[in-house]
Amino acid sequence: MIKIKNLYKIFNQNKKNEFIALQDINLEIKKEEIVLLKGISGSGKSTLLSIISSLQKPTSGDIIVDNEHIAKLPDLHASFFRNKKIGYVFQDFNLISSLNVYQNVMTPLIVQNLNTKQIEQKVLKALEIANIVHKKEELVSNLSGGEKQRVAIARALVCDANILLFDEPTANLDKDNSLKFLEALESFKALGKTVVIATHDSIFEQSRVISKVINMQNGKLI
Ligand SMILES: Nc1ncnc2c1ncn2[C@@H]1O[C@H](COP(=O)(O)OP(=O)(O)OP(=O)(O)O)[C@@H](O)[C@H]1O
Repeated sequence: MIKIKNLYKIFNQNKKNEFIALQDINLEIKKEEIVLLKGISGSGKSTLLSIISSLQKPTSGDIIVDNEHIAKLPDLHASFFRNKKIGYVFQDFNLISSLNVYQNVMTPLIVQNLNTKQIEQKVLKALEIANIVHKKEELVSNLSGGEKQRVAIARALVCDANILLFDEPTANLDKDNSLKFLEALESFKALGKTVVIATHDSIFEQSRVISKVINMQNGKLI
């Protein structure tokens, strides 16, 4: 469960260029819900996702993920929390193009104390779920946009995180690959994942698995 209470994010606070990106956000996302976070560009969706993932800290307010208060976690604890709980798929996928698919997917496992066999089992399982196992030895730079997204999904799944966050997952995809992403959502549902998708793509209206739509405007929920 993700609980957000009176959350604010103010950039450049008390400076001339102060900007309130998130304002008094109160929100609850239950376990296994698949939630759309909608709003035009600049409404604060990415900022909210990055705070949920503990990549950024809020200016004030509380955020509780599975009973853990993460707003003020020191950086090292925040990265352990992220590794264990959160799978984050960035809009531009953030893959390392000089590495192959397998190597990219195994990167989150490096900090875990696992042997080669355990790593292989986890990577292959994630590649299979994301439907990209057939490209495991290919360099990421040779993949199509849809394939890169599937690698990013596999990397998000490899630590078995229960919460998956997607930032504009269809922004770099054509129609066919966007529809394939809707199918992938059904498999996340079957796996019991909690999913938050920041988007302004109307294609998600076709999905049967969305349990809630949250609308944002100018940093506020509407
Ligand atoms: N580090 C920062 N410093 C100052 N302002 C920032 C910073 N990061 C984000 N902002 C501002 O906060 C607002 C919200 O940005 P955010 O990226 O969360 O929007 P978004 O809804 O995800 O937009 P998009 O759909 O274009 O990704 C924007 O006006 C942005 O310029």
